[in-house]
Amino acid sequence: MPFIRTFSKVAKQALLSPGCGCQPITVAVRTISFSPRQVTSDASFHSVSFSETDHPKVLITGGLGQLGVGLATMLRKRFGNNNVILSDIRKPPSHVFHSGPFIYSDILDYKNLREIVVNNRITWLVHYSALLSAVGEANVALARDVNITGLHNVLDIAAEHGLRLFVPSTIGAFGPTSPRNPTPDLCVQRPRTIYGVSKVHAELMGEYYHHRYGLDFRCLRYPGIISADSQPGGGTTDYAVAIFHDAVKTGKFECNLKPDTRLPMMYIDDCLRATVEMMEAPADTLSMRTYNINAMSFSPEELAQEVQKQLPDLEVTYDIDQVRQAIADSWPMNFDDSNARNDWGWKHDYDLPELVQTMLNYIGSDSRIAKAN
Ligand SMILES: NC(=O)c1ccc[n+]([C@@H]2O[C@H](COP(=O)([O-])OP(=O)(O)OC[C@H]3O[C@@H](n4cnc5c(N)ncnc54)[C@H](O)[C@@H]3O)[C@@H](O)[C@H]2O)c1
Ligand SMILES: C[C@@H](O)[C@H](N)C(=O)O
Repeated sequence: MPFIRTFSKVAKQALLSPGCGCQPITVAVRTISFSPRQVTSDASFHSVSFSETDHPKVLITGGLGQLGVGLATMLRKRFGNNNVILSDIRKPPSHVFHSGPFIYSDILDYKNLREIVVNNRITWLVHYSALLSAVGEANVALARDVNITGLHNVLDIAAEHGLRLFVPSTIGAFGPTSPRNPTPDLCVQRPRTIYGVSKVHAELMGEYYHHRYGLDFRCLRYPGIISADSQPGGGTTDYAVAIFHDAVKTGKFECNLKPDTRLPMMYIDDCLRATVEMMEAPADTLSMRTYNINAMSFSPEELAQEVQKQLPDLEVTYDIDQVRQAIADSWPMNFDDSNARNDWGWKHDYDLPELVQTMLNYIGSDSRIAKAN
C-alpha cells in the first residue's frame, strides 16, 4: 500500500531551508528492510534541523542527459564539489566521472534510491530522469514507467525525508485545446503525448503532496532548451540544437519541422540559472509551485536566417517528421512567464541573436580544436 494512504495526519510543513550535507559520497552497502510506504498512521515527516549557513546536499537523477551535467557544474561551484551527486543508469563519460561524485541510480528501484538519499544525507533532489516527447511516443510503456512510476518513487522518498524537490515540466504539458499564443500558467491542459500527460501528472502530484503533506515541491515548465556541449535526448525541439552542429560541420541542415513552426526556446545557461534561482527562492515569494519560464520564441526559418547572418552559405532543407510536427503543432507558440518574473524575479539573458552567437562561438571553437588535434 503506498505510504501516503497510511497517514492520518497532515504532516507539518517540510523544512524550507537548504540542508547540510558535507559528508563524502557513501557507497550503498546495507539492505534496508523498513519501507516508508509501510509506516504507521501516527508517523510524521522528519524534522530536519540544518543550519541556514550549511549547503544543501543535492542529488540529480537522470543527470547524464542534456541538462544534468551543466546543472551539476553550476551547483558544485555554488555548494562545493562533494555536495552535488550526479546519478543515472548510463555509464558516465570519463570527464564527467572525474569531475565530481557520480552514482548509479535507477529511479524505478525505490529502495536503492532511498538508500542513496539516506546514506548521503541528501536535502535537495533534482529529478531530471524522463523520456522526452518523441522517444516517449516511440515507447509509451517505458515512458509511462519512467515518467510516472519513477516520479511516484521520487515523491514518496522526498516527502518521507523532508527534501526540497525540483521536477521540471515542459511546454509539452499543454495541448491543442490550450491557448497557444501566449500560454498562461493556468489554463486547459490536455496534452496528446505520453510525455505531456506524465508531466501534467507530475505537476498535479507535486502540488498535491505540497498541500497535503508539506512537501517543498518546486516545478518550472521549461521551453525547448538549446545547448552546445550536450546533446538533446529525443525531443521535438531538438532541431534547434542540431542546426548549429550541422551548420558548422557540413554547411547543410535538414530540418524535421515545417519552416513556420513557432515554439518557445531558451539557452541552457538561462534554464539552469532559473532552476537554481527557483530552488533558492524563499517559500513566501512562491505564489504557485509550478511556473512557466521563457526567453524567446522562434520558427525554424527565423532561426536559420539568424544563423545565416553568421554563416551565409548555410543551406537549409525541410523533410518533415510527421510525429514531431503533430506534437509541435499542439504546443504553445509563446509562453507567458509573467508570474515567474513578478514572484521571484525571473529574467532571461539570452535572446535569439545572443543565442546564435554563443552557440556558433562554442561549436566553432570546438571544431577548430578538433581539426588542430
Ligand atoms: N531538454 C529540454 O529541452 C527540456 C525541456 C523541457 C523539460 N525538460 C525536462 O528536463 C529534464 C531533463 O531533460 P534532459 O533534456 O536532460 O533529458 P534527457 O533525455 O537528455 O536525459 C534524461 C536522462 O534520464 C535518464 N533515465 C532514463 N531512464 C531512467 C531511469 N529509469 N532511472 C534513472 N535515469 C533514467 C537517461 O539515461 C537520461 O540520461 C526532463 O525531465 C525533461 O522532461 C527538458
Ligand atoms: C520541450 C521539451 O520538453 C523537450 N525538448 C521535447 O521536445 O520533448
